[in-house]
Amino acid sequence: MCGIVGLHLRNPALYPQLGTLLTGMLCEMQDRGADSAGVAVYGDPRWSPPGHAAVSLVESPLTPAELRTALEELLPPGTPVGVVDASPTLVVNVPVEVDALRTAVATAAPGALVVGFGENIAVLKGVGHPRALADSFGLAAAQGWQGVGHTRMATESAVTPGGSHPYAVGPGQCLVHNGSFSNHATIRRELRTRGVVFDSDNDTEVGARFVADRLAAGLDIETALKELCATFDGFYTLLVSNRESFAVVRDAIACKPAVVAETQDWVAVASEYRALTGLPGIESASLYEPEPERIYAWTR
Ligand SMILES: NC(=O)CC[C@H](N)C(=O)O
Repeated sequence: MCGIVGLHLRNPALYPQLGTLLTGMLCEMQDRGADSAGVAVYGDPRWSPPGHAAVSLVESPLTPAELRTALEELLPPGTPVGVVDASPTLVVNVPVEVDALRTAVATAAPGALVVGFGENIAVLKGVGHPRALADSFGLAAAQGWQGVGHTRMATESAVTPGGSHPYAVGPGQCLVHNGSFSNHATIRRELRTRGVVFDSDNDTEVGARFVADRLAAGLDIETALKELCATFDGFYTLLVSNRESFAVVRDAIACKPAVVAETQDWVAVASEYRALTGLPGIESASLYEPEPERIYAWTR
């Protein structure tokens, strides 16, 4: 199984409720994947304040206080360093360029796994029950304009922090997946020959690295996902986002469930309708199942 949820808010009056709404959606999908869970939240002022780079990491060898001190020593004197404990993830935010912060984090905390980076994005993930993780992240208090979540029942790689979703391998990007790619080993080898580096054995990471590679080459999200459909075999419903866009696609057979709901105030995607029932105005939403291999994308 695995559960996917996503909420793209059109009405700024709802931004303060993003975390509450996303928590309800994620926890409703907990029986589809009780191994691990994760979210990407766009626009939360605690985790990723405006004008700051944010880097999310798991398996940090340093405590939050130690990490802050190590980063203060590496960055120019006086640079304000924020380290938020959203256990088991730490989110570092600093008003510098994203690449400068990634380099500093890699130096300060070698061995930590970076699970997301960019502006206005925090990626929180880990092993455990989705409800317990949502509580531990402090997800219900999150604000912002967009959130994506995943509950995992592992199929293709071990249950580890690095095997959990979302995969956020390009700046501000996030990808979650229900299904399994059958040719991921072949595509992984091809990407490796072009210098792409992987953090896990997971099939979904290959999809995320493929999309990040295509976006870095200048493709838009719709074209990148069309190329993914032409390249990957297997079963998938994918939800892919960045700061500006939010997109869903299913494979040609479309055996993995997905439902989209739209109102003037929001667009939501979930593996099952029951994850959407707590959304305000759901009773008058336009509801549909995404067609096979058709890309549905929404932009801010
Ligand atoms: N059950 C699923 O949909 C699993 C998704 C993906 N293949 C993984 O193992 O992470």
